[in-house]
Amino acid sequence: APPAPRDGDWPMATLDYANTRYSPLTQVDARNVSSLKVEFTFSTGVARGQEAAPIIVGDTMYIVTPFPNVVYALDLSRPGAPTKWKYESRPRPPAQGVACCDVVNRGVVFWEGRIIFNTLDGRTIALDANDGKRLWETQLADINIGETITMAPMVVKGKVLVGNSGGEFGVRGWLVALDAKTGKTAWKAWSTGPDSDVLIGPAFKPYYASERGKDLGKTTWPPDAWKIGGGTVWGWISYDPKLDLIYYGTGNAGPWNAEQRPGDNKWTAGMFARDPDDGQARWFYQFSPHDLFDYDAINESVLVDLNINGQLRPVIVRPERNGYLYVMDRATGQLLSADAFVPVNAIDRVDLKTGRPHWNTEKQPSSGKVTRQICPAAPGAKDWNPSAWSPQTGLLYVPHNNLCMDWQPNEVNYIAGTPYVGADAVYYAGPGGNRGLFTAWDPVARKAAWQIREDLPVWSGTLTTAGGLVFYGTMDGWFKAVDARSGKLLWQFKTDSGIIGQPVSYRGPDGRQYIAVLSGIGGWPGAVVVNNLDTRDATAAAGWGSALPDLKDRTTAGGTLYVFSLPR
Ligand SMILES: O=C(O)c1cc(C(=O)O)c2c(n1)C(=O)C(=O)c1cc(C(=O)O)[nH]c1-2
Repeated sequence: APPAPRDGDWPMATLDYANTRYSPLTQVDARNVSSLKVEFTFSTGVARGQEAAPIIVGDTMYIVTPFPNVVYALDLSRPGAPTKWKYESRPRPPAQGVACCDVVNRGVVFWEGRIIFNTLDGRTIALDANDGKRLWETQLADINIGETITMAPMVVKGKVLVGNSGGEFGVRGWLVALDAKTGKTAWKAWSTGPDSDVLIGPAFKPYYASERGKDLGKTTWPPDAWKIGGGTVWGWISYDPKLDLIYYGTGNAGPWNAEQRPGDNKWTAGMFARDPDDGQARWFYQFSPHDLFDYDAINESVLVDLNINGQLRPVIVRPERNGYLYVMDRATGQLLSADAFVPVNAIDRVDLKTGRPHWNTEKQPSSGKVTRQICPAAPGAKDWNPSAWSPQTGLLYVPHNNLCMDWQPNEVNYIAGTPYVGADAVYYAGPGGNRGLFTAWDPVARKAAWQIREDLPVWSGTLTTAGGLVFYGTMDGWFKAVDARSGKLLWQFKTDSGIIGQPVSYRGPDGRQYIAVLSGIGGWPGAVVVNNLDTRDATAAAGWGSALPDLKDRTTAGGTLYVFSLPR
């Protein structure tokens, strides 16, 4: 059974299986949001990137810290929300050395009285939500070959879905389903390799011809390159109960130097639809075949039904790292539209007949040569930080980047457990000079309804509410509420550090609406702050030095939960 939370709970990072992040609560609205005040705060005790969504079920809020992945249960029924219990998962310290992009964790999930989460050193743990006692623990990833886990698990039909990280370490991606009651593995689907490993069988019917054929996870690679080819599964999962399909994306092909892996490099940088019971693939679509620029395809798939050319269709709306916003039929994987939502020159266009993107030959990288002004940059038009969908406005609210880059591939050798990257990159602001954007996208009209220019890349998640509001944060610590229809700024509050977390809303035990967000700079761009990198090196943090020379002056490390409400 689905978690069946109360209306007003927030039981998983995505809120719901459709990944809407749309709170039905209406107490806080456009007229009164300007009087929002801090109700309470809580220090996570860890001054690293805070990416987790606070999870709320009944009287309790659950949060997980970055490494060392401590889970806190806060009692919302008492003033100041004191700690009810805490669980120290004690991940092995060397895990920090093989995490590509800070030591982050994107959240726990609540399922039938359990709190389930992943640790940086590759374990999935289930706790009793009442007392924090451990129920089971399963070791999944191996830090010795560069695997970590940062994603928030999702539970579908009693199975915990967990994927690995490590695409920059020559890891081979996978998604695992664990029995939520016992922690035992039910199935494992690799992202590369022979069909039997990828769980491709007779039910696999991709829409486009280039995704059909035997063992493409092997034959679209040089011999053995698929074994170290990336395609990690560190982002978001969706589930459609009617079609009974899960959807998730695969990370970039490795190494970044694409000359070392001629071919489409399946099944990286694309998305799978699978049967949650046995993991068998139903379809796949590759957003960035033969990925040239670290265009992981792990972003959120938002499941909505839209009226397209007079027909109500079950679609996926998906703002992709490669700069295109895709609308796809989620039953078949057919593309309905694909439009650039930032200035893009790496890919000229997406052919809706073949499904193939046309890589711009002028931006074709080659070893030892610098190719300049490639848009979007490797962190993409949009990274992992999730959008929100409002059924009231029919708009997708997308927090994202406006970055271009210079890129030079270099030959790289694989040594297990060490970085396997093979390109030097330098990022900088795209056209207009602003590094960030917040876009309200209309997927039917296929254009932006409104857009906010932000100086810094927008690396926080998004919340939208039935009160007609949209919330997001900035890397210099502002937490903002804007009007869902116009984008007009209605309220903002300066937190103690940069915000890269996921805002949520819930109804407290007292019946009032609350808005919660974790503040604490970090993640990939924030590494320049939390690791105190010298930004005179343009390639610091794999290219962020040049893009964020000012970030250390504009924010400092932190780790604080903020909870807001209207005055009593
Ligand atoms: O390929 C991978 O396995 C992998 C993992 C992660 C991660 O686990 O955080 C990131 C990325 N790639 C990545 O490409 C990326 O841009 C990124 C940003 C962040 C972050 O937390 O800010 N993580 C990751």
